[in-house]
Parts: sequence; structure tokens; C-alpha cells
Amino acid sequence: MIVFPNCKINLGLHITRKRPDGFHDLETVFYPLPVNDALEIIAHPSLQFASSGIPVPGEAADNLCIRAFHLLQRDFPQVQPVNIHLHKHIPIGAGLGGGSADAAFMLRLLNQKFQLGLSDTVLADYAAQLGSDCPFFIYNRPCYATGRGEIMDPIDLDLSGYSFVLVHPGIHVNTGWAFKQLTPQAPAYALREKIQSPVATWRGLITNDFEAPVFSAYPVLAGIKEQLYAAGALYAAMSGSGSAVVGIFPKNKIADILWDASYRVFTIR
Ligand SMILES: C[C@](O)(CO)[C@H](O)COP(=O)(O)OP(=O)(O)OC[C@H]1O[C@@H](n2ccc(N)nc2=O)[C@H](O)[C@@H]1O
Ligand SMILES: Nc1ncnc2c1ncn2[C@@H]1O[C@H](COP(=O)(O)OP(=O)(O)OP(=O)(O)O)[C@@H](O)[C@H]1O
Repeated sequence: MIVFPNCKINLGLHITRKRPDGFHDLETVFYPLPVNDALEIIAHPSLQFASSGIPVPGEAADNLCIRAFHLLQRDFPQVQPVNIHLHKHIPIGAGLGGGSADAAFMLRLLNQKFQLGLSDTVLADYAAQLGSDCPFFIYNRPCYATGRGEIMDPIDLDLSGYSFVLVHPGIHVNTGWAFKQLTPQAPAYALREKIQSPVATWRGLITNDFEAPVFSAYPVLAGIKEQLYAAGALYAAMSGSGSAVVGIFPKNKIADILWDASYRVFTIR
């Protein structure tokens, strides 16, 4: 069985409170986009893991795919060993939720393969144990999220009439570090309502609290955002804790931009 975990972007992101458990309460809008990894499982006498594409830092045992496997196997003995192959294409440490997507898709694959019959709500509870962004990928549709990012409320937001450019300059932003740079505060506006206004009005309106500290540490990111606007973006912002910056353009109206050759650039027309 093979699936293609996709990435997400955050449209607006407000960090509202530091919690006693060390996490932060936030509000954001998650939107799925088709930049994909590939994740395959095949029945095998022992649990195996291999990856290709972008190298994933850390030990295989710590890969979120393996952690997702153990999480379900602990509670469901009918989950048998599998050979896992991950082809990594979504940039890592980019604010695109790639690792979280792999974990959530792994839970869904195992649910299907071993006929566990788990509902999305139950799968999302397991996903939340693997990462704050993970539950979103169980639903994988536009959502307004609160709590530490795991409380999901699907919203009507259809951006299929736009084109997207995602730019990743190769900077790996550590999510924990990024949260430590922030002073939580009450949002200045109601994101859930403002996101329903036309994309052309979002500039200066829909904001990501991580931009100030992350742009200050990596000024090149502010320059990428400016370049996206110069190329005709209706809206541009950093996704999550960075470092990917996304531009939303009128359909197929993207001026040519000469990006640095070391950047990874994804265009979704
Ligand atoms: C920045 C976002 O991508 C926005 O969608 C997410 O909030 C990050 O979610 P994630 O990568 O799944 O993060 P996790 O793996 O759960 O947490 C990584 C680290 O980020 C910090 N963290 C994460 C989420 C959150 N709501 N508050 C936090 O303070 C914690 O220090 C945590 O140890
Ligand atoms: N399948 C995986 N894909 C990517 N990273 C993984 C995976 N499994 C474990 N990791 C670990 O998670 C770290 C990346 O997490 P990080 O949260 O920074 O990035 P991400 O999940 O790609 O996206 P985001 O920045 O949106 O959270 C890597 O350094 C790696 O050690």
C-alpha cells in the first residue's frame, strides 16, 4: 500500500498563551497543499524502515513513521510488522508539517491495512501524541485550529482559484526554539472571520507571530516575502515557524523570479 503525505501551510498564526505543560496555545488556519512525500508499507516478517530523497536527521527508530507504528501496535496486537519505505520530498524544518504528515498517514495506512476500524476522531487522538501538527493531517482539509494546534474545526476555504509558490531557502528552523522567541499575546483580530475576506485583502491583515523573531534571525526570509509580492503575489507569509515562505497568486499569473540556485521552489498552478 502506498500513500502520498502532503504538506500544509498556516494562514495566520497567533500564539496566545504559554501553558503549564510547556506547550503554547495558538490559533491558526491550516490549509493542505500538494507537495508530497511517498510512504509505502508491505507486510514483512520484521519491522523495517528505509528512506530515500531528502535525508531525515536522526535515528530510524525516532522517525515519526516508526513512532506511529509502535503507538498503534501497543494498543492493537493485530498490527503486524511491515517494511516501510519513505521517500522524503517535503523540506524538513520548513513549517510545512512534513514529518507530521508522514506520522498521520502512517496511522491511516495501518488502520486500513489491519482493519482496525478507528474513526478519524480516534486517529486524531493518537496523532496528537506524535506532534501538535499531526491531527490536522488526519482530516487534511482546511481547518481553524486551536489548543496547541490539535483542536480542529473544519472551515469553508477554497483557494483552488489561486496559484501558489513555496520557497524554502534551506534554513532549518527548530520549532521549539521559535516558540521560545515569542511573547504570547491575545490576538488583535478574529482570524477565523478575517480569513473569509478576499485573499487580495489579506496583506497586512492575516499575520504570523513567528515572522518577527524568525525574520530577525534570518533576514533573507523577509527578502523572499518581498520578492513574492514583487512577482505579483496577492498575499505572502511565512508558514508556521518557518522557514518556508508562501506566495498566493492570481491563477497562473506568476512573474518569473530568479531564485538563488540553492533554494527549493515549488509552484502549484
Ligand atoms: C508551528 C506549527 O507548525 C504551527 O502549525 C506547530 O505549532 C508546530 O507543531 P509541531 O511541529 O507538530 O510541534 P511539536 O512536535 O508538537 O512540538 C515541537 C516543540 O514546539 C513547541 N510547541 C509546539 C506546539 C505548540 N502548540 N506549542 C509549543 O510550545 C514545544 O517546545 C515542542 O517541544
Ligand atoms: N518522517 C519525518 N520527516 C521529517 N522529519 C522527521 C521525520 N521523522 C522524524 N523527524 C524529525 O523531525 C525533525 C523535523 O521536525 P520539524 O518539526 O522541524 O519539521 P517538519 O515536521 O518537517 O515540519 P514543521 O517545521 O512544519 O514542523 C527532523 O529534524 C527529524 O529529526
